[in-house]
Amino acid sequence: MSFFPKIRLRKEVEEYLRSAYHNSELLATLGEEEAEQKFLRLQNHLSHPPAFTTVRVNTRLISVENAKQLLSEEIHKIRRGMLLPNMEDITSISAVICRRSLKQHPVQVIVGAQCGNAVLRGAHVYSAGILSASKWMKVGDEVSVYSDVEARCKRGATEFDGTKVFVGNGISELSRSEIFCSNSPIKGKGIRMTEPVYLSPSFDNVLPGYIFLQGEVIAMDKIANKVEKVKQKASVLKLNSIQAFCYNSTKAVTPDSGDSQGPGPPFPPESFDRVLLDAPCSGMGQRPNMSCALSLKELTSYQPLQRKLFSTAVSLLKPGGTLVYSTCTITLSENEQLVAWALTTFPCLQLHPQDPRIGGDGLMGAGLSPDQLKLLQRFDPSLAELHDFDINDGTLEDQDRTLLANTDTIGFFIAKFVKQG
Ligand SMILES: C[S@@+](CC[C@H](N)C(=O)[O-])C[C@H]1O[C@@H](n2cnc3c(N)ncnc32)[C@H](O)[C@@H]1O
Repeated sequence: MSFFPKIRLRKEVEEYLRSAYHNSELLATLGEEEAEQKFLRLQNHLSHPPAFTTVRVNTRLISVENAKQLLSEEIHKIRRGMLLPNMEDITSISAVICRRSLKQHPVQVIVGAQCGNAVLRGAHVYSAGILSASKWMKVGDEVSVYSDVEARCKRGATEFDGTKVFVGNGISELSRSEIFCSNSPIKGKGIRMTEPVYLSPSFDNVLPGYIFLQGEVIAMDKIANKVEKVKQKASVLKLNSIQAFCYNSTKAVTPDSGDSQGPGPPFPPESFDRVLLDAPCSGMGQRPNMSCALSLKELTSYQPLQRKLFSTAVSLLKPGGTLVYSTCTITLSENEQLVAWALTTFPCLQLHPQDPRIGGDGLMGAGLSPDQLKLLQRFDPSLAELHDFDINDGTLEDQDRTLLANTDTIGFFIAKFVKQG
């Protein structure tokens, strides 16, 4: 069931994605109608948030069971929530699903689409995200918040008649004039969300040190800010073994196999046992995403960079080492086609099975064999039903909750290679 309009894409991007979902291999297996249905479902699912939020537990400091207990107490403080059974070091927290019957207030706030998406994942509204507020809005007002999915609303407008999607109710912490008529840019929370349409708990500052949202080791990133964050996080988590460097990873291999200059990059070839390439990508699997402004040129710009980074990763890997390539996108070109290219370009690489295997097979269309497709994990958000019931109302058995958590995810992709000795 679809509550929000399907993701809004530029025509050229929609056609590009559609053609990937109508590739000859898929059409031969599914037929025209089913292929189109699959593509439509995907567009619908992308504009909705996934059912669960998964966090990694720092098992050096706390067991998953204990973290779950503490988390459950924290969530109880915030709002009613439910936890899923554990895996080795992660646990998942469900979003309480779509409360479409919420009463809407006369005082309206319009926020940018990014901000609206964040609200659906548990965020409050920060003043920078507010585009428009009713004329009479004052501190303490109950307000209804809408997402400007078509990016049409003018900053400071008092009314907005364009397409807007209701994302929930909250209390204003700033008046309209404080937001739009201050001399200096105003920062901080603008609306405290009390009734978001999707109840996704936010984990900002919840159990710091014990749990964290995805990403365990990052060796290099070219953005200094990200590297700083990794260092801070590693220090909070007391993980002394993580070293983060601000570096262009396409240049991370020393030109000859001599010693490297110091502890940081560039590194000699074949000096890593394992490499995780969590590649920069078009991010088309992120959910919820009601409107995507990427042009086709931007969407297709990632493949060359991904190939460069992949080539570097292969050079850095020791024979017998493991290379994991991942993206958070749903395009064929950044996923299965990258894998097909890698297997042809680097005969030393073999695809390997992944454990745990939760996602579905790779998408047909890149010339990979059915056996190869089975070694990939594609998390395809359109595989789950969109649900209009409260996940915590007791009707779902544990196994159904687990199935939902494993399928109603953001769209992402994982391939695991081993370099032959
Ligand atoms: C999908 S994100 C990785 C996210 C990371 N795993 C985390 O949890 O924060 C891809 C990252 O690649 C970085 N990046 C893009 N081009 C790069 C390059 N040439 N060298 C190093 N990092 C690069 C981007 O700055 C971005 O942070």
